[in-house]
Amino acid sequence: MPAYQRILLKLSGEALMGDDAYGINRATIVRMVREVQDVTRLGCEVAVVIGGGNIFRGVAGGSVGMDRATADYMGMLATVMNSLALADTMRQEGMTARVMSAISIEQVVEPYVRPKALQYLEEGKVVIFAAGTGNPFFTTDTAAALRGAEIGAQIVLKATKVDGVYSADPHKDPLATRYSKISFDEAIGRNLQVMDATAFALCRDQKLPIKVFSINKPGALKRVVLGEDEGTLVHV
Ligand SMILES: Nc1ncnc2c1ncn2[C@@H]1O[C@H](COP(=O)(O)OP(=O)(O)O)[C@@H](O)[C@H]1O
Ligand SMILES: O=c1ccn([C@@H]2O[C@H](COP(=O)(O)OP(=O)(O)O)[C@@H](O)[C@H]2O)c(=O)[nH]1
Repeated sequence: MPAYQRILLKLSGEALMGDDAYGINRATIVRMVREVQDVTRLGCEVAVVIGGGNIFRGVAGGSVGMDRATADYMGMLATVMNSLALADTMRQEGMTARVMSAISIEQVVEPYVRPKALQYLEEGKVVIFAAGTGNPFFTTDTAAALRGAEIGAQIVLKATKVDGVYSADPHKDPLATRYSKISFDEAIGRNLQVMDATAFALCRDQKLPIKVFSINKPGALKRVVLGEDEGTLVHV
């Protein structure tokens, strides 16, 4: 029995690179999709927000000195590409996914319409929210918090490069220790950078818990959905 009936899964764009320098690594995206399929088989409704760092990193050199908002729109378009790749990989694996974009590019993907997204979820389809929030100066983590609240997800699952929230950035501080759970107030107060403060604040206000766990650990997503001890819970 899944511990959650409906989840919002935030997938790191950068994780899609696998060991490549940028772009989408085939084996990595297939592995991620199969992990999502495992939780849909438990009867859990899944909505996904994916980042764009893997593609944006490849063009970031060209964005130096660029207007911030313009660079952010490029980042949002990168998330659209990742969303299309993810949906197509899901199709190949026998799942049904729908991509909905926060910016209008109708010939490519349908626009985000909340009731339609809810309908897809009820039908057991995976909904992939593309283009973040549709606004510059935001992140896909904030898009995950926003869409998670909108669709009434019971939890936001942040699948990322680290296996939880640490007392400091574990990539920089070898002495950092991992929390098994931490309150929003503490995470924000300690300025922990694993998620941006806007995303934390939105989830705190909506009383929407977040679980941070490793995208690279096989079976971790399923363990999280089954309510097992995995990653870090950020709670009210
Ligand atoms: N206190 C912390 N606990 C865990 N990770 C942290 C912390 N502070 C900074 N980080 C960094 O945050 C990264 C995850 O956030 P982010 O770069 O937004 O990833 P994503 O690509 O999943 O959106 C981790 O790889 C880690 O290096
Ligand atoms: O609502 C949003 C979501 C994303 N972005 C842009 O899209 C990029 C890619 O998203 P993100 O960095 O969150 O992806 P990830 O770190 O997961 O790869 C961001 O850097 C922003 O430039 C944005 O402007 N508004």
